[in-house]
Amino acid sequence: MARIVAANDDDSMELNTISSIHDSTLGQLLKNVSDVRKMAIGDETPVHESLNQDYNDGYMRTVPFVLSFDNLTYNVSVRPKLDFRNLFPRRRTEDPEIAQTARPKTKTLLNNISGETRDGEIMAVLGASGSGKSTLIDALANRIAKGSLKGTVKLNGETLQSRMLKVISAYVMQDDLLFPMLTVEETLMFAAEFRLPRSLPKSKKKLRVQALIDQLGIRNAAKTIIGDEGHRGISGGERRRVSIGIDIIHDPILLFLDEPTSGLDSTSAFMVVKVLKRIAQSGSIVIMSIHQPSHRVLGLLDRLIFLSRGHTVYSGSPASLPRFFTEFGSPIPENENRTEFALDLIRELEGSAGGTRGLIEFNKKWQEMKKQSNRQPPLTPPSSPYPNLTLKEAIAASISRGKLVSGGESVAHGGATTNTTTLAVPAFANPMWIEIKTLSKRSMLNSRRQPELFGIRIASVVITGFILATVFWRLDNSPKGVQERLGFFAFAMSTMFYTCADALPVFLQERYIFMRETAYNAYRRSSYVLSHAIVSFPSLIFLSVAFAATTYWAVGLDGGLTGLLFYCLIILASFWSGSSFVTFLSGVVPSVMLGYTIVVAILAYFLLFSGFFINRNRIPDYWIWFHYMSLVKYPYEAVLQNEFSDATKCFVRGVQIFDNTPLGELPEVMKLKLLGTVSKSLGVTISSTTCLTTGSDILRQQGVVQLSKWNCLFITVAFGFFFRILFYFTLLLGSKNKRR
Ligand SMILES: Nc1ncnc2c1ncn2[C@@H]1O[C@H](COP(=O)(O)OP(=O)(O)OP(=O)(O)O)[C@@H](O)[C@H]1O
Repeated sequence: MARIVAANDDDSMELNTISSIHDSTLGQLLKNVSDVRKMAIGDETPVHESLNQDYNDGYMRTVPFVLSFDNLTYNVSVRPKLDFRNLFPRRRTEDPEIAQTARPKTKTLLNNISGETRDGEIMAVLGASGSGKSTLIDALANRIAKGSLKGTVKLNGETLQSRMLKVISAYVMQDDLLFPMLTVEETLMFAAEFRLPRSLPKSKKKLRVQALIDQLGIRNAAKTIIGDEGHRGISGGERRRVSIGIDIIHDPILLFLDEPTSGLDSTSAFMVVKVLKRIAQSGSIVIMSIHQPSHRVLGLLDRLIFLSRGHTVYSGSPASLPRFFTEFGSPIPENENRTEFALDLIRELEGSAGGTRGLIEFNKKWQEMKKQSNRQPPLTPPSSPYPNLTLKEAIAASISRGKLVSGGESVAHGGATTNTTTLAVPAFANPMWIEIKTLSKRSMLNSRRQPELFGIRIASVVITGFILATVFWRLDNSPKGVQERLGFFAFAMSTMFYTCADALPVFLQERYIFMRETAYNAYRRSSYVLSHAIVSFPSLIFLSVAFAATTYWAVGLDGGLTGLLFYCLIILASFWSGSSFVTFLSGVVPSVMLGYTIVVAILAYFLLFSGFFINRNRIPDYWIWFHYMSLVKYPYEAVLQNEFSDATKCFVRGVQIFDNTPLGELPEVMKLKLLGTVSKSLGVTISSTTCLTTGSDILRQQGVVQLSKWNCLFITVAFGFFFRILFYFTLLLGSKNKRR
């Protein structure tokens, strides 16, 4: 029976017994937790020394991790304000004031920040708004592009490779990005399916989720949906804990959190930090930013870094704060919240003439003094049960003891002996097909819970079909009927594309969930693209059949059953390419409104150049490329061929009066006049005429001669695939998730 050591005696979040998974890596993880010593709050012992003590006491049974960072400096160049005077180069060089404004300025967001922390601890970054808290967390979590950040971040003295960091760490964003229609339990279960390896049986994944629900203290909300503005769901504090749960399901070694308590009441904030404390105690390093911790929250923190405009103004334990400020000359009054006092003082200094320079300098001296008084022992002490472990080996040993569940599979193959293990932590916990399956399942479940969305979509297609059916009711084969048929096809085919615009918000709403999940390798981007296509396809079939059924017979289209089948296929292909095109756009545009504007404009151009309004040979040469790019062109030509491919069918009848002038080429009014005149002058009634315009003549007149209908269908389908591939590349390039 395993029980996680509670941070406090009054801990109400009793942890479930998980004896059934005791034999697994997970069971070991939780077993190890009970062995981890709770560090005394306010212990000023440096990281290296506390490690020594752990080993010497024989107390530390988990593999130790030390994260250290040195001289982190991050500059950004701030673009100068737009000043029309800068446009004149001569003035710019002559006038020093203008020259000053024209030059790009460099802003230092982090200035030589150093520190270290170890597993079992929570390190909190504090400071006023804009002091650089999030930036420091980003720097530590490798969310700043390589060339831009100076300084080093090391784990156990070794620089972390980006690929490795992705596997062993998690980053919890400030916003709770969750699927609103899934319950807490389902949300965590999907996270388990993404992050835990296939080799772990489903029953054990379920146990992990249940243990996590208890660990997070959200048992009462387990069956409740997450909710959003339109649907009542769990509370803000519970959401926060679910967000954290998603990212710790695989039990990362490093956990970064950007203001996990922001927007929460003090009780919820305390609960969240208590959860984090437990995670740390299970052998993780927790680093988070926080605005103003309450007294109780402060009691759970081990190390603090106070920032002021990118500089460190205090680095140490909460317990040392009073001594630090007393020695600085601003003692903290009794009964005053230590961090509140410190933050107020920093703010006051920031507003004063000298700024925080004095405090920054004092902190440097203080750090020096601390270093001198605690001579640093080597990182891995000789008495360590894991002597000379490389970082990879330390991680492997940690995994074999239950941490980092997603890596367990490979390490199990490699053997758990820490000296010989060669770590091959896979970048992703699961093969691609599992990811696609899980993503599709989640997406379908979410859609099933919102049937109104599909209902609205099918209703809009059926209503459009119905309106078209009544307007173009039973068209005949007269020349007028031919004209109307052309109009119907052009309108119907472009409508297909317009109704696809509703695919736009799908990805835009999910984008940040996708970015959060892929940033730390929950699944591959390609899996997301494939599952997106797979999930959307069945609904496209429904829509195609509904539209074809409402219009085919009502309009009186030709071709019998095979004609109907092809009509259905080309509508489906149009929906496919249209939704792919819109999906691609959703990966490029930043907002739904802008997306709709672009979709409407581009589809209008597609229609303009489709060949309906203007024949291909009348389109200017410099626009002809747009004709071939037009998504409407191919389905339009395909349905025309489907309709007018019968060369024996006659659409215009008449008599040929003159040898060289077929009546069919004359305007309709002229034809009727001529026929009337001829029949009058002959004194006979013309009862039988020859066929002057067949279906193939119409196709020729419309310029539909280059491609067969099957080729048009093929190109339409291919366009769909092309845009899905483009969508993949936009995801690849657009979701790097790193600051420059
Ligand atoms: N790309 C950038 N260009 C210029 N300034 C930037 C850029 N990114 C961030 N900053 C500035 O850097 C400072 C630190 O930002 P950061 O988000 O780290 O602050 P913070 O302490 O987390 O603030 P908050 O508590 O409000 O979230 C802010 O003044 C911000 O405006």
